[in-house]
This record gives sequence, C-alpha cells and structure tokens, in this order.
Amino acid sequence: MVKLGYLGPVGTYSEEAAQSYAQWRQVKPLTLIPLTTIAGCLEALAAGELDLALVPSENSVEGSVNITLDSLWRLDTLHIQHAFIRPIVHAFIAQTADLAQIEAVYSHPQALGQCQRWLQVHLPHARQCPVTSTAEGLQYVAQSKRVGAIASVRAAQLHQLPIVATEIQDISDNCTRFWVVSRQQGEGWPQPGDTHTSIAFSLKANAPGALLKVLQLFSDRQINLSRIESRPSKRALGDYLFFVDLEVNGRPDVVADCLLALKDATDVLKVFGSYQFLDLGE
Ligand SMILES: O=C(O)C(=O)Cc1ccccc1
Repeated sequence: MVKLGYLGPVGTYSEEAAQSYAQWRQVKPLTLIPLTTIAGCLEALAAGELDLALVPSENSVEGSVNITLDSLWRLDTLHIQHAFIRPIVHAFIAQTADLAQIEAVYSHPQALGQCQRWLQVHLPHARQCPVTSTAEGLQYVAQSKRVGAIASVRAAQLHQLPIVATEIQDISDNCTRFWVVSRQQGEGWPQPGDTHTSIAFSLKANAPGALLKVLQLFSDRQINLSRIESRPSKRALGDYLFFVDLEVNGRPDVVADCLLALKDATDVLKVFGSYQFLDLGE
C-alpha cells in the first residue's frame, strides 16, 4: 500500500483533498495517514516513513503557505508530483448561536486569515486562537460553550457539532492549491505532459541587476511565470530566496535548457519538480 501523509486529524481541508486525490488514483489505493503538522508530513516523507505527502501550497486570499515552501527548500530531497486546486468554504461552529457569548475562536491561521472581515463584524471581541489545523479547533468547541471554531461543514458533521453560520470566508471564490509530493525521482525537469515546473534559487550577489539577469533567462526563452515570490533566506536580514513557478506550455526542452542556464546564473538552484494540474472534479 502507498502511504500518503496529510495534515490531520480527520476533518481538515487537507484530509478532504487527500480523499479526492485517493479517489482519482482509483486503481492504486492509498493509505491515508494523519499527521499533526505540515512540516511533519514533509519530514516524514524525507525520512522514508511515507511514500507521498499532500500539503497546501497557496491560498487565493492568504497567499503562500510559508511552511510548505520553507520545508521544501530545507529538506532538499523532495519532488512535487501533482498539483490541484480545491474550493475552501468555511463555517462557524459553536455550541451556541448567541455570538455575544463567544470569547474565543480557534482555527488554522490560514482559515482565520480568510475570515477576517466576518470575524470583525460578528465577533469583534473574541480572541483569535491559531491552532495546528481547522479540525483541531473543533476539540475546544466540544469542551466549552464559550468558544467557536472555523472549519468545514464536513468537519462539523464528523464531530457532530452545530453549524452556526456557513460561507463565512471573506471572498466567496476562496480556493487552495495543494501539492502531492514524493521523494526525489530524477532531476525534476519537465517531461512531455507536465504543465508547470517549480523552482527556488538564491542569487550570487546582492547587487543591482542581480535578479534582473536571472529573470532575463525566462524572458529570452518566452517562458511565462505563474508565480514569483521572495522569502527570507534565514541567513541574514535582507537576504532572500526566490520561489518561481514556470509554465512549460508544451516546450519541456526549452524549460530544461533554461534550468541549465539557471544553474550557472544562480548561487543555489533547487528544482522542486515538474507536474500537471489535476482536475479532481467536485
Ligand atoms: O487546517 C486545515 O484544515 C488544513 O488542511 C490547512 C488549511 C487551512 C485553511 C485552508 C486550507 C488548508
């Protein structure tokens, strides 16, 4: 059996995504293994305790899931196999519908961030308490009538807790991109059929035009970027890593040639993998 780790417990958005992915694989069954952190999923994969990990990588409202990007850079031995996008619809779950009684709201930081306006209007005085996953927040709801949680309708049903409000996310079209990651296989360069290549690099020098020289390599080859993002390198304040997604656009050889040129033009280059976006349906 192929073991796939995800951010648990049962009832998280990651579990929902893992179930959809498992259905898509059909003939290659998966054992789904809940873990307590996103970094823990990727570490267990790198250590050989899992065959695959499913992790959120970016949300349409809150942006990148930093721990996913940082872990991929740090662990160095992992490759993205697939990407897919899931709609994220949040509910407010509590034992009372009288919001004046709610003193604290528990959820994953991404979910709290995606519901800021609703919280401001409906629970301006409640403490916002970040926890490791949306489903973990439900444990506190079960224990106290004075706390609420933001999680999915499915999670509320699984834990048999009352739904006070639904569709509370600030932007109705809220969605998250997930990556399915494996241990490194080959170099991660694009094969025919792959639509995206994700990379990260550091620059050789902190000097005028250093980033421009690297970006010129994409421009010279007419390679479109679907994301570019800088993250602190953690070496020194003001020192950055750049995370870039390239569109392969049916030209894997051109992207491979660009990766060769990037090896020379950057200080450290990491190829996180080349993959397709899956359509998992609703
Ligand atoms: O906490 C969860 O349920 C997760 O899977 C992480 C998450 C949180 C909010 C949106 C998407 C994924």
